[in-house]
Amino acid sequence: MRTFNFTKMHGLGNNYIYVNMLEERLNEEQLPELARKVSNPYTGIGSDGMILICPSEIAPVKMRVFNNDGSEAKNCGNGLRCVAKYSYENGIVSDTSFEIETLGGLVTAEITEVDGIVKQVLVNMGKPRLKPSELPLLGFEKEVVSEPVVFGGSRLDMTAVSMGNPHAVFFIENIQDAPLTTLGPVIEKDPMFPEWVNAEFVEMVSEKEMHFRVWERGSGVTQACGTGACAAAVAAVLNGKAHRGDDITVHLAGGDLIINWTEAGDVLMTGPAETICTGTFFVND
Ligand SMILES: N[C@@H](CCC[C@H](N)C(=O)O)C(=O)O
Repeated sequence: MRTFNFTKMHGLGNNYIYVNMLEERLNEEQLPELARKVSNPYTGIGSDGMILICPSEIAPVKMRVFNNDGSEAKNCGNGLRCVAKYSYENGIVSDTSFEIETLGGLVTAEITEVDGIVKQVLVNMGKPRLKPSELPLLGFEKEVVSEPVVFGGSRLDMTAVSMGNPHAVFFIENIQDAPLTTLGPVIEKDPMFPEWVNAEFVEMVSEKEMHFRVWERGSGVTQACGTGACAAAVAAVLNGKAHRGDDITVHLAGGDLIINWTEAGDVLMTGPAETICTGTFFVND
């Protein structure tokens, strides 16, 4: 029987099975199925998906992300903080600041450690991409900021942001009313998003604070989404609800992230990363 070693980690409750591809060999064609298998809470380990920590030719390490439905995503904010923690604590990197390659581009991570244990990670996520073609999003030519769109019979004002992966952000009055499980899956697979989309609902508390809930593409409701929190902060600035250069506290179901869309144009994300357990997975074919 085939086996491989894994580490389960989470960023604010957004949990993935991490596999060190510098030590393990997994068959490329079987990755989507493996992601579904490990994620299954009854017959697998249980997770929001699977993340591979891979060798890179352009950075010390590369991250590949699979959602729990087996689809591959180009970026994952909570995953990046966990990959940074794993890489530092397992000697893949020795500097406290280093680059990570993603399918959505290169990012820089800066870790804060205490006695060799990484507590916080600041990731420079790069510049948000706002052209509809960059999500991709059909039917719009220019950037989409508070455009009225009908989903499942409900009219919502949508702001579209790519952080390497696609996000549709909606501002609502009360986060308790976020139509996560009703409209989330409808928005996710609307034909205007040929590669589907992550849907985020946001209640502004002040210009520097927001509540946030997410329906993730390929995984459904999760406790947190780092790229989604970045997209929400960018959307708040684009809608005149927050300011460039300010730290914005994003309250997610699993805890807080600090996001700053700097004057220079990059989006900075700061938050924790935690290890849950390690183990050996038995692949039952
Ligand atoms: N949880 C992630 C995002 C994971 C990928 C996403 N579901 C997608 O398909 O784009 C995060 O923390 O950013």
